[in-house]
Amino acid sequence: MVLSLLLLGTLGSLFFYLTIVLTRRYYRLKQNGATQPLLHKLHQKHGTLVRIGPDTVSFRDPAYISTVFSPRGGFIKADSYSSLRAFVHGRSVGSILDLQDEEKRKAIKRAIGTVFLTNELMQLYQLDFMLRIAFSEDTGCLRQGRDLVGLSSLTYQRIAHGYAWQPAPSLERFVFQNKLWSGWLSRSSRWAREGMTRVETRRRAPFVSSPKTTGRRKDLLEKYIAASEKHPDAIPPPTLFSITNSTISAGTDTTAGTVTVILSYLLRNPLTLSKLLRELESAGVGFPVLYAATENLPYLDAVIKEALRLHAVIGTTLERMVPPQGCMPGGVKLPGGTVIGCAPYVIHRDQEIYGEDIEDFRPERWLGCDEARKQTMERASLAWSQGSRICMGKHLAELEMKKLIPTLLWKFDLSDPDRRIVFEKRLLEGEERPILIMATSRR
Ligand code: HEM
Repeated sequence: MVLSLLLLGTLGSLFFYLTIVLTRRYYRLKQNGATQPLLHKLHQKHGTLVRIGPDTVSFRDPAYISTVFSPRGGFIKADSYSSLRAFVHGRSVGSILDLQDEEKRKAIKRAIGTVFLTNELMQLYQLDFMLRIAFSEDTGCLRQGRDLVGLSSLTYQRIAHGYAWQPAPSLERFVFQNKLWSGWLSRSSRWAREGMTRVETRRRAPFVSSPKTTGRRKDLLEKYIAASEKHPDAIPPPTLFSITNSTISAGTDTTAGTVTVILSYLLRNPLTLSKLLRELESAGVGFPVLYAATENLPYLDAVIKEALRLHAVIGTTLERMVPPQGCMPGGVKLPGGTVIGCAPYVIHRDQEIYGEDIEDFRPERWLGCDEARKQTMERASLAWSQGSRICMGKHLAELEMKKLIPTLLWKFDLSDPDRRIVFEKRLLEGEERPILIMATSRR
């Protein structure tokens, strides 16, 4: 009896899931692979509020961003984030990104302390790659030209899984995070197993700082383990396994993708490229590039902001749950429990905020405008999200980009007529994304 019920439940779930996936595929295909442009069109047609699910609303009102994303507004992360969770020993475990419980998230943040602060990472930065920063591993992926540790594909699978199931979080939990079968099998997701292996290996062979480093320099894994030992309530072992790998997931494709996007825009906009090169030259930026020299360069800042406006890394809607007392975006009463979200793709293309030429890559829009307009644009930007759930790695990512971009421009000639960009349609974002840029080495 129990078995037949289980079987029936599983078949029902599969059927339901297939329906959702096929419907999403249909709309993606209809929109030439893109869900976000479709949402953008819906907003253009119906205004600032569009109902996109039985209890889900997408908004495009910049004035409402501070309400929904405010640390004190009570809008917790929506259930849809739960499809990003890891499964450890048969238990569903949140990382940081998907945690709904604000107190737990704050406790983790307090426990890992200054791990993501630029100052802490300045010395570590020269190690260059996330794997080195996180695990002190010199895997040589770049030299070999492939992902030798498989983390990149694992990250892609995790995000693809999260996006695909975002509209049906309860179903996802029922199928993939169900204690009935997964708990009984004491299963752990591949994602969590990777984290466990890293933690266990490190415990067997504790971290030894290299002869070149000072004694206090530690990698992220070392800091996570120490934080977990010191604050076992905030970071119990399953959470430790989960956040270990999610650091790589949050920090790799995001920054790498943004740098590639920036380079491709520079290639296609020679005027922007020459302005940037002039700025770098007059700031005396040489090689190796020092962060101190590039930290406050207005044009470089504007180039990064403009690239993130057009290609925000998060290709989906940032969803939050309306608190019990309800809310009134644009005068419409939404009851507590409704999912309300704003998509970076949509808000970043609002002509009233960013001007009529929203599809053009024009870093100048961030410069030379009056302060009030600049603030409106900044407040509408969701590239790093806002409020208490703002990207924890923002400073690290900015630091990386502000060293890497000038370095690449110093090493390679992007104005070469033989330059090439290869684009690939990324299903996750539903957008074309540059994946390969070829330029001539000049040094
Ligand atoms: C260009 C690079 C990056 C961009 C554009 C970016 C963007 C974002 C955005 C939009 C969010 C919020 C997502 C949401 O609420 O759904 C986020 C969260 C997060 N990011 Fe980043 N990110 C970048 C790089 C990094 C790096 C390098 C790290 C760490 C090594 C990192 C760690 C995190 C973490 C831990 C969160 C979750 C914060 C929380 O929920 O409290 N990110 N990021």
